[in-house]
Amino acid sequence: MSVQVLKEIFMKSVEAVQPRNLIRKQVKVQGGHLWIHGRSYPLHKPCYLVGFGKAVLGMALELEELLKDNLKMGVVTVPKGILEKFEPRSRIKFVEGAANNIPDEDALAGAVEIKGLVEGLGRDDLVVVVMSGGGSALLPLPVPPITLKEKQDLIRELSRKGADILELNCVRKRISVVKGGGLAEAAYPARVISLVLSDVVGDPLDFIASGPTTPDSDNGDDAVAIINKYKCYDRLPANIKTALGRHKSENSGCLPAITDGKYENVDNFIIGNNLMAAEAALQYAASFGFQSAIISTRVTGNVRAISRIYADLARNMASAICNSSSKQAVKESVRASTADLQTAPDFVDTLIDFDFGQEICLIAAGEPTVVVNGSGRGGRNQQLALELSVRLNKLNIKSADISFLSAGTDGIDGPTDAAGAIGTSDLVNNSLDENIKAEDYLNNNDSYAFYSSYRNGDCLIKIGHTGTNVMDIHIFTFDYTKPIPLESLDPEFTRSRPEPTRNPPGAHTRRRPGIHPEPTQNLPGVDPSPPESTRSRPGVHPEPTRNHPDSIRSPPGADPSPPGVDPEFTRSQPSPPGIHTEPPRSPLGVNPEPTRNPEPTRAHPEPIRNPPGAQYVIREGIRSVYFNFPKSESSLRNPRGICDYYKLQQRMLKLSDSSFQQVKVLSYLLLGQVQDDKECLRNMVEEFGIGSARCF
Ligand SMILES: Nc1ncnc2c1ncn2[C@@H]1O[C@H](COP(=O)(O)OP(=O)(O)OP(=O)(O)O)[C@@H](O)[C@H]1O
Ligand SMILES: O=C(O)[C@H](O)CO
Repeated sequence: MSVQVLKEIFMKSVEAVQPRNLIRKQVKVQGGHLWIHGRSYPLHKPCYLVGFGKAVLGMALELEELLKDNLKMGVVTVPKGILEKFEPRSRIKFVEGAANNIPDEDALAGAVEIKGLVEGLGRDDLVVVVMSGGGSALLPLPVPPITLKEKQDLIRELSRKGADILELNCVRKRISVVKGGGLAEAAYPARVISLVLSDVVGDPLDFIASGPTTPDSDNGDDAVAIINKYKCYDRLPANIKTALGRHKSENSGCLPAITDGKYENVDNFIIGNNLMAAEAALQYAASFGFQSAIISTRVTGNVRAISRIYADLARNMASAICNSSSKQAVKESVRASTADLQTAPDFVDTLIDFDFGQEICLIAAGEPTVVVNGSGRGGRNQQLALELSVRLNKLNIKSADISFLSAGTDGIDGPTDAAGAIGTSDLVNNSLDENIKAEDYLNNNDSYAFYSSYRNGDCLIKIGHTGTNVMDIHIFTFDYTKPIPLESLDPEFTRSRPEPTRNPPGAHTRRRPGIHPEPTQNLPGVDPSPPESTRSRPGVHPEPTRNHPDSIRSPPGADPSPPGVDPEFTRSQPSPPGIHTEPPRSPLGVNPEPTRNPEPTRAHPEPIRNPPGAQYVIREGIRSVYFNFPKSESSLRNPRGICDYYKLQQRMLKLSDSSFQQVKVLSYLLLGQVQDDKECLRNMVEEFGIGSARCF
């Protein structure tokens, strides 16, 4: 699977939760009122805006545009480095802080300003609060006399020991002035409207950014239990122990008492979450022709456990394709092994209905954790991609191309400059060719260093801050349709093919694609002699995928061609356009029967005809790829059409990036002045030094 396609699917999910779009769709200013989800708030005097989080810059700017002069002033804390990229011109004061998601003095200064702004407002004032993931680090205000460093150390230690976000924020709320409802209390009696982009599984308002505008229900016991669980209590500074021991409702001089009345003036709205991102990825994958489904949007737990579950899923799917009679058993195993993922209701049934001989794309979303014992650099996404690759390698499912992208929608994975990484079933072996031992890096939590070297960093996803944050997205592509060698266009070979069959020797591809002739060690029950298949060509989506209201979707009327491809072109070509990855039917229109003996009979003089319409064949290793160009020049004049056409080719042909370059160059040449200059074509191919191309 091309790295590019996975990255594109991921980018679609990020795009779907861009804060500006979310605000534009859900918030309106009309008739002197601010409207949100059908509720209206009078704007009889200019309002205030405060915010904190990785995704609030876009939210704040969009609100400023909507509110115009109805906005008096604002203070918003954003991650360090983000302003350089977006360069906002605004009357809102943006404070950058919390590099690498660690609270710092700058974020602290921002938090003090935010608290100062909302304190002292009156009953007829309106404060709009925008918050998102990363808000906890960007709104640090430790309960005095706890120092920022003391708080930081505790949270960092809990995080390194594997505490999840609910646990971390439970503790944060107890030692912060503004978290756990503190901000709403400070703003009382002003009207507070909170617009929240959720980065916590299940969208619990009191945990997102540590819930500054929702009451904290913990009386302190939970926080202490969590600190004990990770064996951090004994070494805690006295300041923290004292704050933890104090009930929040006790007047500490800075922690406001919780009285329900103070929350009557507060309305919280979730304006975006990871389901929106996962659905966008799903739709885009379906538009590429993948059978697609959402596994879960509630993935939590340790990366090690998650990678085991995902590897089991791959193993079960491989068993299903190799032994179709065991679907029921496979269904039960998938159900049992994915139970901890809190799968979407129809996931297992839908998956089992898929044609495993066609490409499948599965999407998951959530936020696993990593126990960091090593001294390396990485993040949970890179760790997961690497760990799963190691597991897939051990499974040794040779007939499958499995790729897996794991990335944070905020664009930043742990203390690195990457959003995540891509793992594959052949990564371990490929990396050994580069003298890189994946397992060593994995064990040292050094996934970033691994991915930076492997393939010159091609499998790292580096996109910088995205301006949004709805946790992590996982995208699997399973392709059990791995092409098997085609020799039919070898000139020697074509000359000597026996006439009676008229079939290219590659006709054995009509056996069920992707099946390894021998059962792999770790796949019990795999039938070594795979069944015959009448399936359609790999990668072409034959039937619509089933629709499920919240989890399983293929877009209505989804076209297997990607958006932007000239419809005229796609209609006028066999599907996929202009591409043959398997031998075509014989020129006489006879559907070739499987050829058991691929050895050509050299004595026979009759050549096999070339695939109808094929102009070129590209050799990639032992594989031949038939290839031609769209007839309609108009489709190629449209830059978007060209771009999508190439992407489709790369995916359909399963070309390596370098061969894909070759295809591109050939196409440009064809379109340019040298259409008939075959020597030039050959030179180009030689220059690329990969396989060979042949003009028919
Ligand atoms: N070397 C490492 N290898 C793997 N994971 C690591 C490493 N160092 C830190 N991590 C993990 O990175 C995670 C922190 O990542 P990050 O800073 O992106 O936080 P986040 O949870 O996404 O932030 P927020 O929830 O506030 O948006 C923790 O789960 C931590 O265990
Ligand atoms: O900031 C935080 O607390 C986390 O990102 C969860 O919202």
